[in-house]
Amino acid sequence: MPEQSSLTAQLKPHADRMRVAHLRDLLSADPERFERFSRTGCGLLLDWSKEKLDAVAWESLLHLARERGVENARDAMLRGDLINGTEGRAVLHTALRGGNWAPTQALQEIALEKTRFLRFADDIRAGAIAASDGAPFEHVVNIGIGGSDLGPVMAVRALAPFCDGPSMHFLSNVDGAHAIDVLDGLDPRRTLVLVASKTFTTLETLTNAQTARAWLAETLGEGQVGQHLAALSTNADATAAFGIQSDRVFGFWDYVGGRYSLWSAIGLPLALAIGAERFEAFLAGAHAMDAHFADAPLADNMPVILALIGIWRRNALALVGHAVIPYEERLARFPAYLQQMDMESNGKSVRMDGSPAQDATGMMVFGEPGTNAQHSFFQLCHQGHDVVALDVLIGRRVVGEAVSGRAGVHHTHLMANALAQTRALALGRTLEETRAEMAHEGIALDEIERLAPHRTFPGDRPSTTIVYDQLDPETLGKLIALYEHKVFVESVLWDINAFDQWGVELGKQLAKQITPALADPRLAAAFDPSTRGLIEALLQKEE
Ligand SMILES: O=P(O)(O)OC[C@H]1O[C@](O)(CO)[C@@H](O)[C@@H]1O
Repeated sequence: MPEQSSLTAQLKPHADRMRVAHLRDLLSADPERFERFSRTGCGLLLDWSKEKLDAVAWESLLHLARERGVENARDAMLRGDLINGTEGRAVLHTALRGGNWAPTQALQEIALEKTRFLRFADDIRAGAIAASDGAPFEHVVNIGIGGSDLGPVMAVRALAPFCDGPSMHFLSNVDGAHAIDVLDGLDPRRTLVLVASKTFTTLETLTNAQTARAWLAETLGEGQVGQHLAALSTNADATAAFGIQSDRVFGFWDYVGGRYSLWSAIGLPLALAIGAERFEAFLAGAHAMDAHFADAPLADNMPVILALIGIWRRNALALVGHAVIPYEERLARFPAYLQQMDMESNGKSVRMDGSPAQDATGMMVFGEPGTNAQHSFFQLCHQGHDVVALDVLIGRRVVGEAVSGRAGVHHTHLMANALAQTRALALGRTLEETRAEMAHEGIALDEIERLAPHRTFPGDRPSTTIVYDQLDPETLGKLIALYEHKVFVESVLWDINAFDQWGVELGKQLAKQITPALADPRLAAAFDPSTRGLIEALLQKEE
């Protein structure tokens, strides 16, 4: 069978047509554009009317999704087929939040383990499981990295108004400064340490876990340490070897990828912070999005729509930058969380069969909350050489906003700024408009001529806006699941495996080879001249 042409080739006629169309004109030519390019579902509004495409281009994207088997791939994932081909694994993070698509055995083991870790969370919160001196725990330190850190960090911050359990602390970096900064000032007698690692082999986590263990033992004595430790892992042998009692080990399975594991025992820090009931609401939110993803027709299916926008940006417009801007301070770590989810999943260049990918894949995901981002990298977004596509997230309300009786004041500014930025990015301001505005301000003609080019905005820069009601556990679950499925659908269209991460292995291997050379510099002779030179520079004694 002849090979299908690439997405890029199939989209080219539409890309060519759109290249000469300015977003300003697309918006002014079609009063129905918002209705045409927005959908509500699952309590969210998705508006892509400021993406640089037209109805014909959109139809062709939907056609690609149908033609390339997005629905079959989705069903295969949900029912637990071994879609992670390079690791021979199923992908069942959706089963962690309910649903009856998955194999019964998986659903049963998930339910049992969830009961265990949620009971543990509530017992700690209630003081029924106490510290070695019998008093309640006041602090929890979660030690993990990547998928065993970013999700809990992000979610605990996002749901701050719902956090009424022990205070949460997160230790991830192997940099000893992180351990010092997190542990210093905490009382080991009041602190529970969670060691979170799917594999329980990760250098950073094991190094920090040993340090935290020693820190506990110094004050509590070796015999009491066990009561201050728990582990979240799929590797029961390694947690036992580390000395963690089996009733304090909360497991999950190889069908849960690290960056998709927040819904499993890896979510224990969140459950400790907000309690089992709210954690269930978080799972229910994600499940609602799963059900929408499973059932909604492609044209109304929000994760599919978001993925098609991603394909359009990457393969039709050849964009590389993808900024995620939550206008919600509590989502400050959401961009970093998505960064791993998206870039570790779709940062691949070979197809499922090992042949080179036909299309450019993956985008550089970054972001900060608005309005702060406006005062840092938005200059480049508005006037820089390269176009960055934006996802803007904003709630209708902020949970608990009432600072000194000024409820609503902050939020009105927040909403106005979010809308102003995407409007400015799309419409821009022409040279003529700039000149006219400067003249109106009474600026002298020669100054206008000198400064107008600097004050002109090209516009034509795409964005998608996601509106939710308020950032509660259910909404957070929906937002995360929305992006998880978006990333998956993109991977289906690119024919890459979103669920492995071989690209992180080489650096880990080389670090193991370099470590001995930092103790014995003679071993550096084996390395390239650059690495050798840097080893010598790092080992230099202070002048
Ligand atoms: O949970 P673990 O096994 O310690 O792994 C941590 C992280 O390391 C990675 O394997 C990449 O380095 C991620 O995929 C994972 O989330």
